This record gives sequence, C-alpha cells and structure tokens, in this order.
Amino acid sequence: MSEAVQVNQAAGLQNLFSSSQAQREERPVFHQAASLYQPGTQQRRVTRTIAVAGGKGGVGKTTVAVNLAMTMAMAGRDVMLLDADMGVANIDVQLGLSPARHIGHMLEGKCALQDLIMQAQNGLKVIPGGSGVRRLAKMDNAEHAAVIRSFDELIQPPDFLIVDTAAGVADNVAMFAAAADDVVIVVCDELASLTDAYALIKILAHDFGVRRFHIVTNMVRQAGDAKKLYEKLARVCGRFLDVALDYMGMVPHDEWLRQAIRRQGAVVDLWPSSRAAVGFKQLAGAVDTWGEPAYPDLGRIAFFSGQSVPAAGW
Ligand SMILES: Nc1ncnc2c1ncn2[C@@H]1O[C@H](COP(=O)(O)OP(=O)(O)OP(=O)(O)O)[C@@H](O)[C@H]1O
Repeated sequence: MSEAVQVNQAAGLQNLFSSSQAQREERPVFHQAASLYQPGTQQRRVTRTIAVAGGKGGVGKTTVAVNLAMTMAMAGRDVMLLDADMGVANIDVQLGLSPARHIGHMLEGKCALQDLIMQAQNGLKVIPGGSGVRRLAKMDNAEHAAVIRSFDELIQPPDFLIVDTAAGVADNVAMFAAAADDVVIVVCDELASLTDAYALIKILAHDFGVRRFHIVTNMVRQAGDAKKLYEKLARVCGRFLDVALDYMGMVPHDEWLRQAIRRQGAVVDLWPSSRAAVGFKQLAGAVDTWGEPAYPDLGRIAFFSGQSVPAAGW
C-alpha cells in the first residue's frame, strides 16, 4: 500500500457528502437511554481486539478509546488499552500514569511487552505508546507488525484489547485496524471528518479486506444530528464500497470531558452520570451485541493470532 494518503485532496470526495436529501431519522435521546451498562453474560476464552480509528485528528478517538475501555473495566471486564499513537501518545497523561518505558524499549529488546503494562483506575491495563520520541513516530511496517505479534507473548491475555490508533490513514493506522477483530470509526459533524473516515474505510476495505465497521458519532450537539451523520457516511459507503456499517452509538458534546482530562481521569469514572458517560455506557453495551468476530484470513497479521480460535458457545 502507498504512503499516507492526502485524503482531503482526493478529487470529488467532499462532494460525496454534499447531498441534501432529507433522511428519515430515528432520534437518539440523550437521557432516555441512561440505563447503566451491564456486561453480557457470555463467557469469553479469547481476547477480542477493538481498534478505534477515525482518519481525521481531533475527532475524539482517544476519548472514545479511553472511556470505552474504562466503562468495560468498571463493569468487571479484563480490559487492556494500547496507545498506538506512537511517538505522540497521550493516554498515559490522560490517566495520570508515568511510564518509565515504552514500545521503543521493547523493539530494542530492552524489555518485553509484559513489562510495559501499567495499571490505571478500576483495573484497566494500559500499554503506553511513548511520547516525544521521534523514532517511534517513524516506525516502519515491520516494526508495527512486531508490535502486533508481541501480543502473542502476553502471559495473561485480557478479555478485550482496545487499540487507540493515530490520526490519518497511513500504513500504521491501517495495520493496527486490520489486525483487530473489530474496527470502530469515530466521526464528528465536520466535512473533513466524514471524508477522512470514508477514505480510511475505503483503504481498509480495498487493501486489507476489512468489511465491517462500527460507527460512533462524537461531539454531537443535538440529539437528532447523531444518526443523520451516521446515515450520511453509510449512504456514501453503501454506494461506493462493499462494506457493512452499523451505528454503534453517539457521545454528546460535553464539557465534563475536558474537565476529566484536566483531572487526569476518565469521565465515566469521575462523573458517571454526565451526558458523555451515558453515551460511553451505551457504546460499551453495543459491544455485547456484536456477536462473533469474523476471522477473515488465517494468514493475516493479527493481535493474539496464536489464540484466534473462537470458543464454542459464543
Ligand atoms: N464528546 C466530546 N465533548 C467535548 N469535547 C470532546 C468530546 N470528545 C472529545 N473531546 C475533546 O476534543 C479534543 C480531541 O479529542 P481526542 O484527543 O480524543 O481526539 P483524537 O481524535 O484522539 O485526536 P488525535 O488524532 O489528535 O490524537 C480533546 O480535547 C477532547 O477532550
């Protein structure tokens, strides 16, 4: 696959989303679905990996990854969060952690992946991506593959691995997303967010064979906008790509999220009744409805490839 694609320059891409066709819309309601997230009762024997991506920077990938992971950890799930925004990683800062080592040390053979695991609140495990290290931002595909494969060596694989990917549609983002069982795409109500999300979905579908995408609409200001945004993306993908999209849920614009970052915690933990926290609980609830992950290609580079056999009874 080519180097990073300049998605905003892609001819005609923006026009794809300019249709003003009125869409019938089910209105998600901020407060009505405030029921607490209860994890499903299904027993899991293998790790399910969920990559959170979005294409455009600043749409809330990290926010979604952190709060989804924390919600599931608070519900008693064994969850690990990988900060794959290598070189400019910030999940450790957001959760008040001070890692002494990062992925770069592992790649240099100075430690194992196991040694990088940090404990955040509620038992959430975090693998920091390292920040301010140029070498990490310039990792090549072989190194990304080595990081993905290193998960096979974990002594105690978690129930869920959530991967926060970098912005853009470069190979590293695509590799991490394609190595996961599920891909969550975060979009917000900006044309560039929709065009970049479309470009990422296209690359993942064409070059990596990913067919299923779970869409999260973030920073939603009016309840009705959430599904409209999803439908815009679904309409264009349905017209031009052979992919299946589903609406995972939405997170309202909520100032408590910024407060949570200042307090170096997750909003779902600090303010569990905030509007954003309610949205994250719905997202976590959606994960339980996904059913079996697809295992498309035994030859692919995948997280936990050594154990990717679905347990009977899922
Ligand atoms: N629902 C929301 N309401 C209010 N602010 C939000 C919301 N989601 C994210 N933000 C804020 O938007 C900013 C960008 O979010 P975040 O860092 O999660 O985006 P990102 O997509 O991971 O960015 P990058 O690609 O640069 O890493 C942060 O300041 C975050 O607090």
